[in-house]
Order: sequence, then C-alpha cells, then structure tokens
Amino acid sequence: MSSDEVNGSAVGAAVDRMAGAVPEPGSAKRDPILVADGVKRSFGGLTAVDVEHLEVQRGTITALIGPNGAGKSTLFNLLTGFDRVDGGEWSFEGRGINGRRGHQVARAGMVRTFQLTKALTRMTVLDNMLLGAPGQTGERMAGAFLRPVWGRQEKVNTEKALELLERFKLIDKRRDMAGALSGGQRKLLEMARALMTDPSMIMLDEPMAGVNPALVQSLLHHITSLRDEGKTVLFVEHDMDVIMGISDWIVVLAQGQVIAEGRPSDIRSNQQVIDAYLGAQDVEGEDQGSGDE
Ligand SMILES: Nc1ncnc2c1ncn2[C@@H]1O[C@H](COP(=O)(O)OP(=O)(O)OP(=O)(O)O)[C@@H](O)[C@H]1O
Repeated sequence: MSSDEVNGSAVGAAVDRMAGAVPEPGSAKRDPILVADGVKRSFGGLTAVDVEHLEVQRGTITALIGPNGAGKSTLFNLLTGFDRVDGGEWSFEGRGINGRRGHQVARAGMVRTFQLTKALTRMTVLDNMLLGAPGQTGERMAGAFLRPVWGRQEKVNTEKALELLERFKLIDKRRDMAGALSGGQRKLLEMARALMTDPSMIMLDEPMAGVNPALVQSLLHHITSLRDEGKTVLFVEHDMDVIMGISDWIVVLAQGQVIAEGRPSDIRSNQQVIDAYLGAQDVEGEDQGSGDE
C-alpha cells in the first residue's frame, strides 16, 4: 500500500493544520491541546522517557514514532495517568493534569485505547461499550431512590453505544462475545469504546497492529474522520505508509527523548531519524506480518 493510497484526500494540500510550526524538537504550536514539560520516567537504571518539551496541536493527527523500546507506550501511560512520572508536568486544554488518575484524565477529555484484555473478551461487544460509558451514576450513588436516574442514564449510554457500534460497523456483532471478533474488529471496538466519553483527544497505541488490509482502510477512515470532526488524535504506529499517509505531524522518540518533529516530508528526509529509526524500519517491516488475528 502506498502513502498516496493511505492518504486519499484526507490530508489534502489545501489545509495546513500545522501552519507556523517549526520542524524541530519541542517546537511551539499555534493552539496546543497538550503541553508537556520535563516528563521523566526511569525503570531501575533505565531512562524510559525524558521529554523536555512537547506540544500537540489541536485538531490534528500527530504520530508518535520511534524504534522498539523508545518509550512511546510509557509516554502514553504517563500522560494518561496509567503510570506515575518521576518528574515533570503537563496540561491538557490549559489545565494541569499531572498526578490525575486514568479515569480523571478521561473525564477531562483525553482517552487512550487499550487492548481488550482476556476478561473483556468474555463479555459481549455491547457490554464492552457500556464499560467505557461516562460517570456510572448508579454505582457512585447507590440507593433505591436513585434507580430512576440510573435507569435513564443506562438508556442514554446504551443508545450512545449502539450509535457508535453502527458507525464502526459492529452493530451486527453487538451480542457476540468480544473474543469472537477478528483482530481488526477488536481495534474498531477499542476505538468505539474510547469514544463513549466524548473525548476531545484520543490516543491510539498501534491501532493497525495485526489488522488485515481491508480493515486498515476502515480504521484509517475512522481516524481521519475523528480529526475532521475537530478531535485531536495522537497515535503510536510502526507502519510507515500509514504514518506518512495520515499524519499532519510526526514526533520521533529515541531513547526516551524527542529527537525530531515535523511534517511527514520533514521526517522522511531527516538524517537523524533515518539513522535512529527509518534505516532499521525497512528491515523490521519485513518481519511484521499484517494478517488479522
Ligand atoms: N514496567 C516496566 N518495567 C521495566 N521496564 C519497563 C517497563 N515498561 C517499559 N519498560 C522499558 O522502558 C523502555 C521503553 O518501553 P516502551 O514500551 O515505552 O517502548 P516503546 O517505544 O513503546 O516500544 P515498542 O515500540 O516496542 O512498543 C523499554 O526499554 C522497556 O523495556
């Protein structure tokens, strides 16, 4: 699949969503939705993440790339409250959110996708969606007198879940166990579930891994649609065609640090990135099958 095929008309030349951004590590953005400073995390003697400054432009698709072990997933975990930093701070929509837990970060509007764990694969697709629903009033304020409120909320959540399943073409699977879905369908379900809280930013960790080519197209379409609706997408991915095709901006991480940032054209020709990542990527790519699980 070529970059152009992936690209389609989604990243047309007409819109430069990154206008004014300079292609260099830590570059300032016109209207950043996420700003991180001095974010650090070590495991024993290993520095996994050491990001001096990072801004993510609102309403864009930003890719976070880098070699295996560069710290991409760890950075995701830190920013979304699923791991604790050793130092640093970051703000989302202008509000400091470091120290907040995962569900609080999600409530603030920043969600990330998670692989469906074994336990969740034994639940139906619809129940998986309902787990992603915002503020379970019934659970928080248990009491018989609140049952009507609970019931109403459940109805709203169910309607929303069904709408999203329709959008992600999983509606016919709603009563199936999530474990019966193909790898690609699970990725769609993860994305749909993340949208239950109406986030303004969605973070996807390797959304294309293990997905067959037909569903890759569908996932790409959903990602660009989210951006076109005004949401911000930050994603980790290894497939260079996908990255170059849909990203408005690319951030390159190596050994925990941002070593480069820029538009796809900047990154493709950046010698430091070629040395640290792209040179080895082709070789790695040969080993990475893309069949559905
Ligand atoms: N919980 C942990 N305990 C110890 N070391 C960890 C832990 N989590 C991550 N690491 C280490 O931190 C480094 C960064 O890992 P991370 O998974 O963030 O990299 P990555 O860029 O996401 O890699 P990949 O592309 O392979 O998923 C690696 O050396 C990894 O072994």
